[in-house]
Amino acid sequence: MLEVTSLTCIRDDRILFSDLNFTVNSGDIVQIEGPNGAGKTSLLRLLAGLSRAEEGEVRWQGVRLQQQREQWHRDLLFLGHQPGVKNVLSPLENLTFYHAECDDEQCFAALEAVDLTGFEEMAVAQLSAGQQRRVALARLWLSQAPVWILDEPLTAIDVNGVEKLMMLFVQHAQRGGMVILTTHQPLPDAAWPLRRISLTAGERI
Ligand SMILES: Nc1ncnc2c1ncn2[C@@H]1O[C@H](COP(=O)(O)OP(=O)(O)OP(=O)(O)O)[C@@H](O)[C@H]1O
Repeated sequence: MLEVTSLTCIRDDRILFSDLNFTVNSGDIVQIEGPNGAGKTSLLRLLAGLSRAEEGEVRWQGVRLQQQREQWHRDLLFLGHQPGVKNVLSPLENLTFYHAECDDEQCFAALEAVDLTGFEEMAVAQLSAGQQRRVALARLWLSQAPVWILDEPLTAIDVNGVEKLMMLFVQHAQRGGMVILTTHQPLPDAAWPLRRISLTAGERI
């Protein structure tokens, strides 16, 4: 269980959110929603342990993130706003870099799942924006981490790609994983309840 207690985030003299409380359980798919600048990315970064809150805390399995960094990094897959892949490497080399535990066959299968068959060995820099995003998303097919925190994973992804991803999120939830994501796109109906957490525009202090 991921537990958020009394979380307050202030950026640039603005309270983005304060006294935020929620829990994310095994099997949950949670969408963080809100207008541009509401603090969605800031919240995801706090949940991932990449930044510190002004007040409040985030606990994973009852323990504060700061007290179990190694375990948390094993249990978390965080995909940020940018594709986060290495441009000079190929899709295959990127997956091998991030998932040394996986063999070539598994990496090829993950690239096939995101429709990158035929592009496996081309430099990422030469791929389209959506294809670059797909290289990052292929990591979801290889990851054993129970917690996926995904900042706008659907950006630049076409309709078929979005449906495939939703199916993968549902499978992950069915296996007991959890998915926390942001997106400005309306999500297609998935055969799984989607929870929404709304952030509103913050106030200036
Ligand atoms: N490190 C920082 N220093 C100063 N201001 C910051 C920092 N990080 C975020 N902000 C500000 O906090 C606000 C919220 O940013 P954030 O990226 O969390 O919003 P968002 O809801 O993800 O927006 P979008 O929908 O546009 O992606 C913005 O006004 C941003 O300028």
